[in-house]
Amino acid sequence: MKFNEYPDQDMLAIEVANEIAGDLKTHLLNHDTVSFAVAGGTTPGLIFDDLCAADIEWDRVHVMATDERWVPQEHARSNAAMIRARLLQNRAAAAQFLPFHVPEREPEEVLAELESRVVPELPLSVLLLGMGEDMHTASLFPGAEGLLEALEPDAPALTVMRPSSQPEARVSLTARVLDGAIAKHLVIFGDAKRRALEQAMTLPPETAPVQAVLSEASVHWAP
Ligand SMILES: O=C1O[C@H](COP(=O)(O)O)[C@@H](O)[C@H](O)[C@H]1O
Repeated sequence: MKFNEYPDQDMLAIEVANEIAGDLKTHLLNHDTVSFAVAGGTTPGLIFDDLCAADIEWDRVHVMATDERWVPQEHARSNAAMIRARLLQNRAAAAQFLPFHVPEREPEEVLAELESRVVPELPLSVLLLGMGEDMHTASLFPGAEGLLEALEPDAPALTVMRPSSQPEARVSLTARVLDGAIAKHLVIFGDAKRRALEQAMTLPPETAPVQAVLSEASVHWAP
């Protein structure tokens, strides 16, 4: 794991957007398409604002969320809504997006269908992860039912999580899919998350799920 520290969030966003644009372009030199999995939540928005203007062949980029909250795409908590509003803009509007939420269905009912769309995109070419102060990443939450299975090396690519701390069900890429990404970035803001990450490195993945996906990752931190 390589730790990169920036003076502020804007500087971090510029640098990480540049790095990711480089990762995507490099992959496209030798492949027809590139798979790009991105965190939801609040952290990646600033990076997306810069990245969406990058001069990349976006029509060859396949974007998916690392995880989705099981709410309609027009809902304020939808990760897809944030990704559409902040990343799939400008030049990046040409990218292909794989949404996870299916209206009026339970996640378990459509999991196999969703997974069949994710598997051809593996291994992920580029991954941008976030992390909560509780050391969850994607929707791999400490203590959630099904977490241990989602951390297994032979787990399916996608899983349903129903963390008791969260107001909705989730679908999430599993640890082996996240950890298997070719280029991997974790972005965290603020002292509390920095401390949480330091603590995570001393804990088992079932307590600190982020720990399971950080091999050879670049971690980017700003206050
Ligand atoms: O619920 C989620 O949380 C994490 C962290 O979110 P943030 O708002 O603290 O950046 C996020 O990475 C994940 O995709 C999201 O579903």
